[in-house]
Amino acid sequence: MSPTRYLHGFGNEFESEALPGALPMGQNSPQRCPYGLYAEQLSGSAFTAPSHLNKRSWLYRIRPSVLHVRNPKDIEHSHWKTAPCRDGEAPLGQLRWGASEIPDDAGSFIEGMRTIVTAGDCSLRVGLAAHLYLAGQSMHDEYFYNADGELLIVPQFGDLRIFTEFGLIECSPGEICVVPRGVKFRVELSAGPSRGYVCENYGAPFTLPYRGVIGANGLANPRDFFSPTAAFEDKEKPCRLSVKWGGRFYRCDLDHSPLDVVAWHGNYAPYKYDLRKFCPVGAVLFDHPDPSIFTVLTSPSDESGVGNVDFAIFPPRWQVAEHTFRPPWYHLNIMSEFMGLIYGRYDAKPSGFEPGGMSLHNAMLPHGPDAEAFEQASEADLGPVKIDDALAFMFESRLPLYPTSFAMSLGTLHQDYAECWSDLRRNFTGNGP
Ligand SMILES: O=C(O)Cc1cc(O)ccc1O
Ligand SMILES: [Fe+2]
Repeated sequence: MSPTRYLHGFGNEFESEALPGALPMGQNSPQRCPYGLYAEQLSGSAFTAPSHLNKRSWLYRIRPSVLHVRNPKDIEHSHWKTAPCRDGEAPLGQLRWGASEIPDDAGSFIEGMRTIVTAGDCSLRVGLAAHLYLAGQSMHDEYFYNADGELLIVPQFGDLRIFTEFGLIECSPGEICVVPRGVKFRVELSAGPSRGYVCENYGAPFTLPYRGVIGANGLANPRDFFSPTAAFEDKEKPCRLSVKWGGRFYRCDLDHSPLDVVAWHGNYAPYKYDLRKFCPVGAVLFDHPDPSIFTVLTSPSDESGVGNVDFAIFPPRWQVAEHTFRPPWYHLNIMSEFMGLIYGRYDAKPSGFEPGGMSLHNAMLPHGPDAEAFEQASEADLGPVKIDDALAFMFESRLPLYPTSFAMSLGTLHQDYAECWSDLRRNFTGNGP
């Protein structure tokens, strides 16, 4: 099998054709398209959006999408929730979950979606949902698209082959994939049962953060983002397309595959990124910097500089700060923090936070290193130390994140999470007044 080919760059004006000459030259909408294809525009922004925010692609396909989205019938998805959703009675406090097992009877990537938190309002195009996926079956003649938001997929266990209208993306733990709103796809599990996290972003599409004084290079570099090359299925057999729209699910029965795009061009396309290519900057003399220095992607909100959701990672890096408590400080944050661990150990929680697990530190709820991490870091020898082979991430939002009833009923919920701080002793050495 030849290696999957990709187009390199972030948000470029790409073009790709699976058959020679399939892409019309010099215009988008010729009277007759090559090979008898239909031309279709997929708009990810308003036609009138300023040019740096304008996103659309032209798809040249065997049938137009009006023949895919036909006679939609209501279907249920009992575990994929949409904001606003307040079905979970969460007590006030920090929450943490261990890793969930993938059940033996787990369904597809779509069926296996389990919403953990929601924020904002999908109809207002504000907020997000964070999901866990527990998948056991490949999607062969089943397809899906989401009108409610884009999907940032963060595999934690198992490899995914994501067949999209734009072509194939292969995505393994350590990598991420973003499927834009409205893009049809199916997911095969190439290494068996799979688990991971998904951020469903209802707001502005993810983009690279401004680097400010860091300059023109570093963090996630644009050339390390890969979009697929055109590939199509010419499949005339019963298929099923499910659609998520306005928090509800619909099913369309088709007699062909909707992944029938033979050529495409434009700047609105799925992409993948290997998080191990992230080029971190950090404290080179003293103190612990704000974690925003590790932002990979941001979905901006209307509030200047404040993310609807930021996707940040805690990548392998050298720690060299002098006379410094090196793990995260104790803090309360107006932003809300949902975290996951892809592999390794997280320095603020060396034991309790396990790969595949999750934590939720909501707006203005205090958190920070557990007692074990505090003791270690207060005594540690401050030579250069490498945090190696560890990869945690955070979905951080300006909005409060509401856990679902499913999340609150998970057997993996740590009932005693807050106990991780109870051994923080009074160390005060001063005298009373
Ligand atoms: O709470 C956390 O573990 C995430 C986090 C990490 C960090 O280095 C600084 C602030 C922060 O919220
Ligand atoms: Fe935090």
